[in-house]
Amino acid sequence: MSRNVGTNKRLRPVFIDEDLVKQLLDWHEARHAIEQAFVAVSNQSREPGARYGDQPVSSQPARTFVQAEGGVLLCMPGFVGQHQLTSGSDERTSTLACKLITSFRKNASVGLPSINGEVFVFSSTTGKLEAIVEANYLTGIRTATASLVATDHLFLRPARASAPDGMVSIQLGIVGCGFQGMMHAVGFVRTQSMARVRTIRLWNRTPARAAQLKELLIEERKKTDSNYSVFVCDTVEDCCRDCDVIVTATGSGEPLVYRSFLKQKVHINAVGAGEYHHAELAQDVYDDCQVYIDHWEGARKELATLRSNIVGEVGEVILRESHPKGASLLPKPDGMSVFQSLGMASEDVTVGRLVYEKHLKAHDRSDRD
Ligand SMILES: NC(=O)C1=CN([C@@H]2O[C@H](COP(=O)(O)OP(=O)(O)OC[C@H]3O[C@@H](n4cnc5c(N)ncnc54)[C@H](OP(=O)(O)O)[C@@H]3O)[C@@H](O)[C@H]2O)C=CC1
Ligand SMILES: O=C([O-])C1=[NH+]CCC1
Repeated sequence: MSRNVGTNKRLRPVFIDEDLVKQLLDWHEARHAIEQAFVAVSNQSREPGARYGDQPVSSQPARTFVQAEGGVLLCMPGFVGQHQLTSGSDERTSTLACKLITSFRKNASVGLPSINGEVFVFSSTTGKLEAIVEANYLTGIRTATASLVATDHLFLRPARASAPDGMVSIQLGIVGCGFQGMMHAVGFVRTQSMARVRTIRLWNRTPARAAQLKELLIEERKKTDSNYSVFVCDTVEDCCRDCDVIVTATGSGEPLVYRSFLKQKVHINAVGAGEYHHAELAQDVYDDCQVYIDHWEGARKELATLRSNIVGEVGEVILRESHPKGASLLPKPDGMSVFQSLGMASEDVTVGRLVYEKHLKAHDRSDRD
């Protein structure tokens, strides 16, 4: 018997650090990866006979939480089968990965982000660990991109379809200007082919952070050749006023956004979480809106106490757009829609794989078995 039987003779996994992730990931490619994740999860949720053979599938249990003294560790394993790495490519790949991520809310006081983690990417044929990808920026871009994709499919596409020139412009409200609030604001201004951003209104509990984000968005305005205005608001009500699209990205355990602050037709991406994932929006918002989720498996556990009309998964909306059998799941034309973003492993799986493949390409080598 070979001396190597049962031993690991493979090269070490590649480590892709935060700086490299920033160089490798771009908003447009991330969007395709996130759409693949949404679609994979919803294709899998269908009855086996109703699944689309030309679309990816997934396996993704609800994540687990381990409570520590200062915060929480989340374990997020997932598999996405037969996903496309880039839009329009015939090439398919399958990815097995697991994100381990911690959320320690008081980290700012020691100069660290509150969310820290890694995505572990495994070979889906041998199960060997191929890459460890730092997942702070990755989590920022994938979460913001999930909101961009939800906003586009639920709100902007229908708006573009009914606009005489097919163009839409929006007033954007950002409630919470921490890392996620910043990534969402930057994401919207970097992807203005979906909708031109006319105005950005910012609110943060600590106003200095909103002022910092304003400065950054003014720099982005030059880089993206845009002409939006940016306002720092004293109250959440002022921030939400007249907004078409709102992002809530705070750790608040109390409602911040009430129905009376909002236009009749508005789309909200509710991203943050206090004790519950649906803490940021008041019950009168949930009484009057249609809620969309990223995945039922997680929602059954993490949104168990949410009292609202959950219409379905964003991935199912996307699947029905391209395979128009059955009723549309789109929001009512004059109603309010909420994307209740929990975050799911399949997003980290497809985005983690994208980063790893781009790293291999950039280094012109294959680290596979
Ligand atoms: N859905 C998803 O996929 C993901 C969700 N998240 C969630 O998004 C939220 C933001 O994360 P992130 O930006 O990384 O964290 P940061 O620590 O960078 O920012 C936290 C933000 O929340 C604000 N905040 C905290 N507590 C309150 C409160 N009681 N009332 C009002 N504002 C408050 C902070 O304000 P201040 O500056 O005053 O402290 C700050 O703006 C968290 O809840 C996190 O769990 C994160 C990753 C993925
Ligand atoms: O999906 C995710 O990565 C997270 N959701 C809440 C904290 C981190």
